[in-house]
Amino acid sequence: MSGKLASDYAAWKKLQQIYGSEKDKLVLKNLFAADPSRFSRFSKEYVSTSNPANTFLLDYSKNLITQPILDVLLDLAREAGVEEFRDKMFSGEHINTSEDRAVLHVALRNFDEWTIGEAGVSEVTPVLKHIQEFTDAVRSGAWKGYTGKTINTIVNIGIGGSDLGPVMVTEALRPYAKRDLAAHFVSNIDGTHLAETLRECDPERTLFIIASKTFTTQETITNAESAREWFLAAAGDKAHVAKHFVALSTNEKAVTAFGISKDNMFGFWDWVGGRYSLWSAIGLSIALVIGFDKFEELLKGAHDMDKHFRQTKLEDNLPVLMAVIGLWYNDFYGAQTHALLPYDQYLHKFADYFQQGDMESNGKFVTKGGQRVNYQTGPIIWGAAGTNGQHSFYQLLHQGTKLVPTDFLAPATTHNPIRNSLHHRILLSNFFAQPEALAFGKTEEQVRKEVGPNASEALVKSKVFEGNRPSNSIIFPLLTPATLGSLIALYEHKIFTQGVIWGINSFDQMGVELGKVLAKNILAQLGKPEDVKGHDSSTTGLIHYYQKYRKE
Ligand SMILES: O=P(O)(O)OC[C@H]1O[C@@H](O)[C@@H](O)[C@@H](O)[C@@H]1O
Repeated sequence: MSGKLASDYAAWKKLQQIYGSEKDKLVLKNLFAADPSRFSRFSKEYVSTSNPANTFLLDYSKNLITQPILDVLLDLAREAGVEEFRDKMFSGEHINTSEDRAVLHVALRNFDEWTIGEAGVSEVTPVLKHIQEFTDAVRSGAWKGYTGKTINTIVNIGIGGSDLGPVMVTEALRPYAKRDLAAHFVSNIDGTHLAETLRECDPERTLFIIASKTFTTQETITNAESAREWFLAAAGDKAHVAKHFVALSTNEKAVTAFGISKDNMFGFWDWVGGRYSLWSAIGLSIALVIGFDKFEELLKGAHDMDKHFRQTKLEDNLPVLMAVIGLWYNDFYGAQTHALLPYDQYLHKFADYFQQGDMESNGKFVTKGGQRVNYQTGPIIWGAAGTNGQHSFYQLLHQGTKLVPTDFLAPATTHNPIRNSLHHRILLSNFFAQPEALAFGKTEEQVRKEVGPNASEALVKSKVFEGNRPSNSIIFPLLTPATLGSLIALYEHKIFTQGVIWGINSFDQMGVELGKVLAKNILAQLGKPEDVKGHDSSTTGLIHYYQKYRKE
C-alpha cells in the first residue's frame, strides 16, 4: 500500500512479458502430463498450530502457472512491500490513510497476546467478557423479558458488515446452534423485511440486537425505531426496552440517545472495519446462537491463520499464494470475476459475505497516493453453493467465452450423514469432478468417438469442452468453528495482499457515499411533483411516475 502503481514494479513488467510469450504454452493438460509431481508441488496442507484438527488442503495445481511464473508473482508481492505492510497492520500503524485509522481486526482474536496496535486494544477482553456473560444469561434463561419469560428469538438489525458476517457464520455453524433460539437478521430498509420477520416474533420473548458501527446508518436506525414501536405497542412502558434491546456500536452517544442504556451496549472501535467486524461485538448474535465457547473457537481459528500469514515466508503463505494467483488472472488474463463455490450447504452465504469483504475493500480505481490505476483492481465476487450452480450457471463456466477463476471448497465429512453419507459422497463426487472437467475438458476427438460418424459437425462442436479453466480446491475434514475462522481469515489476508500490490486503500469505502447523499436529497422531494428539482430528465421522470401511482 505504498500507493505506487503496481504496473511500475519491475516484476509486473516481467509478468507482462511472460504472459505474452508463455500464455499459449500454459495448458493444464500438458503441464500435468509433463510433471508427475505437479500436485505435490502446488498444494499445501494447513495445520493450525493450536488445534491440529483444524486443517485443510489447498490445491492450487489446476492454475495456469509454472514455478518460474509463481516466483515472479511472489517477487511482485515482495516488491510491493506486502511483508512490510502486513507488519504495519499488525503493529497498529494507520494503514487506512484516508480515514487515518489503524486496521486491527486481528487484535480482536489475539490469543497469543502479541503486542498489537494501540491503547484501545486492551478493551477487547472486557467486551468479550461482557459478550460471554450476556450470552450465558440469555441462553440459560436467566435473562428474562418484561413479563418474566425467557428469550426464544433474537433479531439482529444491521446492514453491510453489521449483517453479512453474523448471517454467514450463523448459517455456516448451524450444527452448533441452540435450536430453541430462533435467529433472524433484518437488514433491508424495505419494510417487508422487518414486517415478515416480526410476524414470527413474540414481543415478550424477542431480543433485538441493533448492530451498527456508526449508529447513523439510515436503514438500521429506521428498522430499529420501527422494531421499538412494534415492541412498545405490546409492552407499553418504555422501561421494558432495556430487557429487549441491546446495541453493538462504536457510538455511545447515539446509542444512549436511541434509548438503549450503556449497560446494554457492546462497544468496539474505529480500528475495526465494518466488513471485518464479525470478530468484534458485531458477533454477538453468533455467540448467542452457538454459545460463547464456540464463538471463541471461531476467533482462535482466525488467530491461527493470522499467525500463519504473519510468520510464514511468502512461498508457503497460503493467503499470499491465493492473492498472487488471483492477480495473475485479474491483471494479465483480464478475468473480470472470481467465483466462490462451496460444496457445503452450510456455506451458502459464503460468496455473499465475501462480495462485501472483497468488493468493498478492493473495488477502487485510485491508489493511496491519489493516482488513477491503469490496471484492473478487485474482481467481481460471486458464487453459490454446489451443486445448485451446476444446474444453472456452470454452463458458462465450462463453455462460455469468459475466463472465470474459481475456488471450490468442501468438507470431507458432513454434519448430516443421512443414508450412510450417500448424499455427501454424491456431493463430493461433484466437487472433485467439476474442477477436473474445467481443467481438462473434452476434445473434439473424444466427442466424435462418442457421437459416432453420423453426427453433424455442429453437434460435435457444441459438445467440445476446451478445458484449461483454472481453479483452486480447498478441502477440510469438517466445517467446525475453528476451520471456518481460519478460512475467513485466509480470504481476509488474500484481499489484504492484493490491495497492497494494487496500491489501494482496502479499508475505506468512499464509493458507498454518493448514493446515500442523493437518496437523502430525493427523500425530501418525494412529496409533490413540483418539489422534484435539480435532477436529469430520467430521474425526474421516474420520480413523477412513482408519484402518479403510489398509494400510502
Ligand atoms: O455498521 P454501520 O455503521 O451501520 O455500517 C454498515 C455498512 O454501511 C455501509 O454503507 C458500508 O459503509 C459498510 O462498510 C458498512 O458495513
